Amino acid sequence: MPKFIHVAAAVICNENGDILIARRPATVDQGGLWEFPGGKLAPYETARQALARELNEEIGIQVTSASPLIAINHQYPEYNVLLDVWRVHSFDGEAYGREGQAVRWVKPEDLKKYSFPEANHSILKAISIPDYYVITGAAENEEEWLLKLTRALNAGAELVQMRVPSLDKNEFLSRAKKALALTSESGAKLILNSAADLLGQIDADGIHLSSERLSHYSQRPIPRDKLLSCACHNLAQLEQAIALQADLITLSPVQATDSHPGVEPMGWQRFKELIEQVPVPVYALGGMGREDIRKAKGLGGQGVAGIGAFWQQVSRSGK
Ligand SMILES: Nc1nc2c([nH]c(=O)n2[C@@H]2O[C@H](COP(=O)(O)OP(=O)(O)OP(=O)(O)O)[C@@H](O)[C@H]2O)c(=O)[nH]1
Ligand SMILES: [Mg+2]
Repeated sequence: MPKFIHVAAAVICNENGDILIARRPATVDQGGLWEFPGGKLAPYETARQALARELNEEIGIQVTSASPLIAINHQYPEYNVLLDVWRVHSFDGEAYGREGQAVRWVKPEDLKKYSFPEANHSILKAISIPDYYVITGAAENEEEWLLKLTRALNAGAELVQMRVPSLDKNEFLSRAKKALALTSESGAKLILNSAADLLGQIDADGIHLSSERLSHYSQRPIPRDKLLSCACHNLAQLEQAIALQADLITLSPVQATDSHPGVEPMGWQRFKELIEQVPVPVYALGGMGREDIRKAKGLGGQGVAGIGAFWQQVSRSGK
């Protein structure tokens, strides 16, 4: 049996939104690579306790507020690691390399310039996406749909799933091009709810596979630098999404929702149990509002997804 280690690590943000990374000494395992500060749990310690101790020992700060970000199981040749990654929202003290290691505050978009251990791939993906995932909803026609999208972007949407099941492939592609112009201009990411091969015709940020489509693929259908979003409703689909190397997942229905009347919601407790071992950011979907973001994150989710508040009814005159 390979050795197993349980590690708590921290994504620490300062008031500018920069993130702290540290360089592992050349002489240790994974030496020379950058990492998120943290370390192994001592016996009888919870991950949260280990986080507080390690951050004090390694970078001299005292954590005052943190919530789980993602848990990653990863197999290295010599050992298996469970990385319990937390987001640290506030702390006391000034961070410095207390063990002599280099530390650096980095803009989230610059993290890709640094080399991290292999297991960190999912952490970097989780940091690059927001806590609210907007799914486009109903509109009378294309003009109104684009107006609603513009409003959602103006209201701060950063990740948008284009879902318009009524359009055929050509209509969808033509509208997606207009949507991409709008999302690119506002710095948001556009994910297309369509078959994966559409990315060959438009340079959107990723593809969302419905749970039905998800079952038809046996390997990841899009390149690694694009976002693969998957819809899941149960454990088997979560496993399938992980096998396809999904970058984000929507898990639904967490609460009762008007769009799927009569479908039994799983509830928050089941949501938590299902995502505990999922090494991919998971958004709660189904009856969600912005007020649920905190709850979802507190349970280890990435945030919430929905049509909801971002896709308000607007009249054609724009009022
Ligand atoms: N802290 C941290 N560990 C990581 C990251 N990514 C990653 O794969 N790991 C793995 O988790 C292990 C954590 O070990 P560590 O060296 O930080 O443990 P530690 O602070 O308790 O050090 P010690 O063994 O000297 O007491 C590393 O060997 C590495 O394999 C990361 O971003 N941060
Ligand atoms: Mg450490």
